Formats: sequence, C-alpha cells, structure tokens
Amino acid sequence: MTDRLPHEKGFHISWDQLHRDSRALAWRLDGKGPDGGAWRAVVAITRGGMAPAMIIARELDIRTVDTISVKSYDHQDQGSAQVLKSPDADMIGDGTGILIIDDLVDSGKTLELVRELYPNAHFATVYAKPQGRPQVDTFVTEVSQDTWIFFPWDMALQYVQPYRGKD
Ligand SMILES: O=P(O)(O)OC[C@H]1O[C@H](OP(=O)(O)OP(=O)(O)O)[C@H](O)[C@@H]1O
Ligand code: HPA
Ligand SMILES: [Mg+2]
Repeated sequence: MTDRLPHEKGFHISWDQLHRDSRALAWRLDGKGPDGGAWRAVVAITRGGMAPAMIIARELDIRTVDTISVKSYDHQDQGSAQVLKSPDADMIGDGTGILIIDDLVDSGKTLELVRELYPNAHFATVYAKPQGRPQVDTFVTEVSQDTWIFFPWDMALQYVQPYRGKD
C-alpha cells in the first residue's frame, strides 16, 4: 500500500512520541477557553483524533468527551465527504468552548467540513501540513506537504536486515 503513496518522505511516530506531542498540545490549550477559562468538552474526529483527544481530556481534566465521524471517500473531492455520526447537539451547540481534536490536518478538507458545522469551536491537531494550516487554530509540529505521517496504530515492530547485510 505505502509504496503507492505519492509522498517522498515518511515520518514514523511511536506511541511514546504521540503521547508527548499530545501532552504538548494539551499544555498549549490549557486555560485558552472562552474568557480565559476552561473548555466545556472535547470532541474527537474519528478515528485518528481519538487517541490524542483522550490524552488531552486527561491532561485538562475534561470529562465530557464526544466524537464526530467524517468519511471522506476521496480527499480530492470534498463533495463526497460525509458526516456519519454527529456529536450530541445540545452539548456542542455552535461549538463555543468546545475543543475539536484530530491527529493531523493535511489538505484541510476534514476540518473545513467540521468548521462549517461548528464555527465557534477551537480546532486543534497534533501535526499539520502547510496546506491545512489555515483550518487549524492550534497544533504542535508541522511537516512538509510531501511527508506521509505513519501513526503508531498503523505500524508494528518488525525485523530489519543490518545495513551491511543487504543484497
Ligand atoms: O486534512 P485532510 O486532507 O482532510 O486529512 C486529514 C484527515 O485524514 C485522516 O483521517 P481519515 O479520513 O483517513 O480517517 P481515519 O481518521 O479514520 O483514519 C486524518 O486522521 C485526518 O482526519
Ligand atoms: O500523512 C498522513 N498520514 C496518515 N493519514 C493521513 N491522512 C491524510 N494525510 C495523512
Ligand atoms: Mg481522521
């Protein structure tokens, strides 16, 4: 699968690194809610936003956690993006005081769709690529557009040949 990706570089992230970077994001968000206060709730964009959202909710002592499920059949075609499951409408309102978390913003299409629904929410991702940056309010690490980020849930430890043993 990965040899067909049109990306020049790979950025491989371990669970430990994801934990550190998600904590760094939590610390950036701390006390930045409306009126300099606390956030009302965390909403994770499934599925990739769920692990960072859990870590952030723990760090910021937020007990109300919900999800929004967005299915983008083709990242080139925004028309095909679809919300499969919405957060509780009474809880989220127009998004004021709500943190919406994803693992990364790439083209920005996913956040663009969710932002239209909840324009007053605060959008945060752990990683960001330049094209998607205008869609995200707070992030931790930027990578170049031609980098593919490999998340720990998509990887497994495996044996590699010693460098001098190849061929
Ligand atoms: O900025 P964009 O170009 O929209 O891309 C970013 C989105 O793509 C990935 O999710 P994906 O839709 O692959 O689903 P998943 O989280 O369930 O893996 C990633 O987790 C972001 O949500
Ligand atoms: O760089 C990426 N890595 C994993 N999933 C993604 N979805 C869009 N871009 C990426
Ligand atoms: Mg996702």
